[in-house]
Amino acid sequence: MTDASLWIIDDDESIRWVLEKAFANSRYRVRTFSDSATFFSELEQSQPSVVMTDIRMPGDDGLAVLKRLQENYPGMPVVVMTAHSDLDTTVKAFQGGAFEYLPKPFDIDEALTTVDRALRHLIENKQGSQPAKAAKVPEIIGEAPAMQDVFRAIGRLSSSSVSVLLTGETGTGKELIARALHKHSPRTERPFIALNMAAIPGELIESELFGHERGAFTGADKKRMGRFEQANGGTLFLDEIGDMPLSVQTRLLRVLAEGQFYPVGAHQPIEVDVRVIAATHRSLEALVAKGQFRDDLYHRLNVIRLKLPPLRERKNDIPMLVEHFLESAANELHVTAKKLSKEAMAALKNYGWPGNVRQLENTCRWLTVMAPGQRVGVDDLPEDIVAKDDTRTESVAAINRETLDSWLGLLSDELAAIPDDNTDVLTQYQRRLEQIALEHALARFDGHKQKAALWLGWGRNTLTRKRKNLLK
Ligand SMILES: Nc1ncnc2c1ncn2[C@@H]1O[C@H](COP(=O)(O)OP(=O)(O)OP(=O)(O)O)[C@@H](O)[C@H]1O
Repeated sequence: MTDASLWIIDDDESIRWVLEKAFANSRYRVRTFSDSATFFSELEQSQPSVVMTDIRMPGDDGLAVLKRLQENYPGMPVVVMTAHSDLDTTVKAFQGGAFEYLPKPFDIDEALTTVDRALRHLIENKQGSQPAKAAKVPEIIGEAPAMQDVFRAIGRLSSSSVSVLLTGETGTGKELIARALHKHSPRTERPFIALNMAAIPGELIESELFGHERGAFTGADKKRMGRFEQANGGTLFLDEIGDMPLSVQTRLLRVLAEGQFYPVGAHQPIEVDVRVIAATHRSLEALVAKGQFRDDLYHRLNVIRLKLPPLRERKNDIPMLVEHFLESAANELHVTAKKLSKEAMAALKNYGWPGNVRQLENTCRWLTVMAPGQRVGVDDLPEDIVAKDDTRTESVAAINRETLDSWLGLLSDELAAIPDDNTDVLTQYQRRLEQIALEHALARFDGHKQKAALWLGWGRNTLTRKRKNLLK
């Protein structure tokens, strides 16, 4: 979609300025308005794809804008921005039909992804009225073995409706894979609905998922259909499932078991047939151990588990991804795609990509707009990517340290959750550690036991014995 437009209403000039800058190298044509009156008069001439509005403004406030848009342009997604503490306004904004609520101060990436989601939602809704065949999953790139495993799994699962749990760091493509699973499933003609638990205030998740009756709680002045019902016959993608409040987990479990639920305040159950695909970047096992995630729900969701590797573990995919993203950014902007010099490509491969594929995609957009020539050299790359030569190794080391720290952090969280009366902690962990190391070593050396034993620091007999004990 090359002609997406975003209109922003905010009386605060600095916010308008920041947002204009933030969206400058995105796919959106941005217009800003300091009040709703000018916005509405322009709206008679042409309509934007997505609207972002502040709540507190002189004249018509954001909620009034929302109401008027809902009445006159019901499909237009509206992102409402307001101060975080204002729960009341949040509830009202959602009930008024806001697509999303962006608590101020928000970071720019959050604003970008929210507007992207709003646009996607718009496209999906449009597709809802046409045959859903048009649902487009962008090309998924990945030659790394771990990605090939994921592709194979999509193929294998294509005739089934089992639950899938996608794990992986932020930006590794979990939503993309969820869409692909849906597209290649018998449900492809039915809706795909995505919901991010981390993006919705906890109090609103229940009504968002299950809907509510009119008058179900203060402020519920309209009946509202939940995402479960919207996804009926299709797929519901629950992103950041680890952030789902326990009370909602209980309800979700019941829907999965019984295939029906009661909207908030309703007396009649609604029957649904929904495939759930969940995603998380946190360790659900650790959350279960800490009592923050229901064990039974975990097992229900964890039927098939697909792990998306971080980009730094599949560096050889970087050139293909770069070419793909430079190409699509160029198409969006109607310019010729740029090419990277060998050195620039090497620098990109050398970088740790904490934001994974999403960060690489944004970098390619940035380069398309900002790099002066057709051929992008090392000097044209954003500064944080090209650490100067002497610090580059340091930055890679820092990333490894970060991964190790976060791994040790998770381990220590997990340990903290083990009750005092346990007497066998080390044995259990040692066993698991050895299991993982052994599986890894055998895979690494294609099952060659001598090499695996040497690498692990075990004798061959020890390896054979451990293999018998640990891997059966
Ligand atoms: N293998 C891939 N090939 C092409 N594009 C990809 C690939 N993986 C991710 N992307 C792109 O990167 C961006 C981020 O992917 P996505 O939103 O699916 O990540 P995510 O893991 O769901 O992130 P988060 O955990 O932050 O929600 C998207 O624009 C997606 O299209």
